[in-house]
Amino acid sequence: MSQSSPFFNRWLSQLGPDHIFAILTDLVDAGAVFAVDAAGKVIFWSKGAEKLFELPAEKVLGKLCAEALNCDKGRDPCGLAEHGEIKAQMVKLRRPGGGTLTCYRTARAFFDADGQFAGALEFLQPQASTAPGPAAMSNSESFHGILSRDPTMQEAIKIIRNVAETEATVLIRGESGTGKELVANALHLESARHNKPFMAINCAALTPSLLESELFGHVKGAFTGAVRNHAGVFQRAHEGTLFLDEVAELPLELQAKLLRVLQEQSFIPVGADAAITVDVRIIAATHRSLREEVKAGRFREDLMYRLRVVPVFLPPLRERRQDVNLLLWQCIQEHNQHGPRHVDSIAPEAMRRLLDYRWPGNVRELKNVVEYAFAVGRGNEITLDDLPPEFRETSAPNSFIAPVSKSIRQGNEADLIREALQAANGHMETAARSIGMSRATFWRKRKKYQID
Ligand SMILES: Nc1ncnc2c1ncn2[C@@H]1O[C@H](COP(=O)(O)OP(=O)(O)OP(=O)(O)O)[C@@H](O)[C@H]1O
Repeated sequence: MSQSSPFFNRWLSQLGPDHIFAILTDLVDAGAVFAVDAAGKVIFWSKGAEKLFELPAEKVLGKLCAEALNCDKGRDPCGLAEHGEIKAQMVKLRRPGGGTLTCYRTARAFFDADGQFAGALEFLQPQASTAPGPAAMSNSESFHGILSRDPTMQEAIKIIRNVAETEATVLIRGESGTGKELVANALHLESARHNKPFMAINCAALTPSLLESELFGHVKGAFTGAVRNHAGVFQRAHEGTLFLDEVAELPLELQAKLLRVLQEQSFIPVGADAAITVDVRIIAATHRSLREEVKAGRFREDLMYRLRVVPVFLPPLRERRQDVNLLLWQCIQEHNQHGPRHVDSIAPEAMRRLLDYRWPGNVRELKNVVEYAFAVGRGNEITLDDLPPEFRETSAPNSFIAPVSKSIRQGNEADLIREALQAANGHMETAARSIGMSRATFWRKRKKYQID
């Protein structure tokens, strides 16, 4: 919600909202701002729009938006009335003087008291300015390589910055590929231990005996094959940071040993008879809820409290769609810099699929998809054909967030919203996403059908 002082309304009425609106849109010089009425006819056309489209207002005002803008594939209906909100959608527009213009489209629809489409405000930004160079992104939006515009991620980054200076144990929770290791590394780099070792170990990747030996080390002759002394990650991370990934998978007997290190800063390597003292900061991560693991008897409660002194949550990529665009362009720029192919646009249909995808493998999967597109495709545009098969199949209900069907009748739609809310335990954002609606549309429809 925007903030304003109590004088804002008085100021607005003195100067006139139309005057303020025109000034405001002129300030967004690099992009086009325009408004359409309930019939889709253009009723406002900013100076930026005149410049960008090389079209004076008198040639556009009163015309249907799709006709005035010469949208590709005749985007009709453009989906705005249905979704209520469109964020950073890539569109190609044909300029009247020739040539195409790739823009990012951000739009918000308005609805009357009966829920009928009452017009919309749109902002079109030329592609070049939305796909900033790596330097621009690293300054403003990257924190030790973590890129995000999402408020929950920003909150996580804020916590990391604040706790980095302390010795507090941090527990990062997030699905696979959401950047848990990246965040752990950022914490280490921000801490006073930054010039000491950062060691990482995945507790789910090894058998219990190998894991014990990797964590705590072993002495020569401790078991068959132990031909020499081996220092574990705890010893190698001395004075630095140890990242324990998938800590919920740690076998119970090793949980006891870990607890001892956390309490006493010492442990006994496998087969040894003397304890080694270390100074290690622990950062742990899990994709599971440790509370649930404790309830199920698989995880020690005392260890959970030791580990989750500062909990940090990383949301999955499907819940931070604005990051998809940001991360895609970051990856594309990396490939542009290091390979022979140069990509400067993503075809609208490909972009739509990328934004609609559920990303079960999160950022790791997104990086792989860009790598695939660079390897398979040709030319300077990523098209639908350059994406892996799961993006090209239309019948992949589990991979895509279902778009709202136009044929949903009023009664069914109310049921759909009710069920989605129930399944999401009343969480609006999750419920809206699960049926492919924006939060605004979901809220409006919920009000319309009077669903509590
Ligand atoms: N916000 C982000 N910005 C840039 N790159 C990211 C971001 N999040 C993740 N990545 C990249 O995605 C890949 C996976 O990240 P990472 O290994 O940190 O995830 P993870 O949650 O630890 O996964 P897992 O639990 O499977 O080990 C890495 O290449 C990482 O650099």
